[in-house]
Amino acid sequence: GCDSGSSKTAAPVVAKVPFYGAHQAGIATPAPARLAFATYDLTVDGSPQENLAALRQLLQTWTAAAAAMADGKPVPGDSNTLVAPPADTGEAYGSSPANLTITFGVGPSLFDGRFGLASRRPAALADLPMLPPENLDPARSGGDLVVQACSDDPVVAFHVIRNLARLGRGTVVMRWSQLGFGNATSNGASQETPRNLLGFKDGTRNIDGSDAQLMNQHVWVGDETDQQWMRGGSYLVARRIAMHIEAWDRDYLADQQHVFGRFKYTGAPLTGSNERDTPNFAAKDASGQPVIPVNAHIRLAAHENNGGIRILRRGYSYTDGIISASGELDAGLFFIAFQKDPRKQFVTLQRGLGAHDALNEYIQHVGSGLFACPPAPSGQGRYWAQDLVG
Ligand SMILES: C=CC1=C(C)c2cc3[nH]c(cc4nc(cc5[nH]c(cc1n2)c(C)c5CCC(=O)O)C(CCC(=O)O)=C4C)c(C)c3C=C
Ligand SMILES: [Fe+2]
Repeated sequence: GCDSGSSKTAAPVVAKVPFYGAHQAGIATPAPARLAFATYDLTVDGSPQENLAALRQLLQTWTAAAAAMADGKPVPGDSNTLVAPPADTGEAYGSSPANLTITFGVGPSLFDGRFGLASRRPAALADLPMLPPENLDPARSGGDLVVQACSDDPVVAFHVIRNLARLGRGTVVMRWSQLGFGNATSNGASQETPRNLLGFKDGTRNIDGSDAQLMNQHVWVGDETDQQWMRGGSYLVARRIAMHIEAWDRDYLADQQHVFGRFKYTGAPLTGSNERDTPNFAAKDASGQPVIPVNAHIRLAAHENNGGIRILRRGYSYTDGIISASGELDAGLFFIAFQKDPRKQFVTLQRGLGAHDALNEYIQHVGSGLFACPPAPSGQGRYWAQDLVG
């Protein structure tokens, strides 16, 4: 992102995040306030050679459009005529990209027989195993392709997933989509930790995307991969996690704090007084009980208690009206995490959380996706996943 810098200079802020480079934007880059996320399925039904050619064509078209949008320009290729629809749908004309990032990935289903790519599937892109107590809706899960668009302007973010769907007509259909929102203050100069819809600071002990050493250790795929087209990429796990907001809102403050192992207002661990204090998992209270309960979310999720495992979390809050059967709010966390190997990282953490987390009384995983996000195209003329399909 780009900061306004000195308050004395009146130059307008053009908040652009570079599209080309070593890694895709939208992983290590600061998270803007809005998310538009969509997965797409290919609809091609030719031979593997024909289908692969159609996929290659789609990725070339999509990459050119995404690079333009990230640069604050409309979808290219307008014929400038009154007797055809404009190339761009128009709702983001004249808007700043507002830190727009567009992150692309491919799902396990792309490596079935349709494209002849079965031998190019990385071992880490294995379908996620069942992770009880999940209750996944197939209509909110999976997809051949994914696009994560993040921007501080919700119109700009939605504009991306809409225009990519439109450019892909005849080749792809949108499978499911998700809008998300976060605190407007978390990406600006103040860098406040955002809060989730349960009212707790969320991200305190997250991996800092600007810490290259931690990113290389936990997030970016390195030489260890069995598929070189993924070197410099990362694996995205998405989970739509519904929250039972009404039950939570009736729960006593002390219990809410025990569920996470943190104080609600300051975000400090129950063994500390400042948000960034390191939790002391060994500390006991006067009656000999652990101060951070054995089933507290941060105890179960902490790298200290998981053999050093860490993930980069980049989730957004969501709300979609009410659940008609119960009259409860349909709201929660659209959890997104990036990592080197989901089998070792997300799956290991979620197995432990699914079995023991005190938070399970108030949440349910209802949607899921796993995607391999390759490195970014290195420059103009290169396109997404070129080393896979090119
Ligand atoms: C499998 C990974 C995780 C899922 C799923 C998950 C769901 C989930 N988390 C919160 C709220 C908080 N999580 C916090 C910390 C935290 N969570 C995970 C992993 C998953 N969370 C990790 C690895 C960590 C860091 C643990 C540590 O090292 O201490 C926190 C505390 C603040 C922070 O560090 O970010 C909160 C709050 C919700 C509401 C939720 C599902 C709806
Ligand atoms: Fe968490």
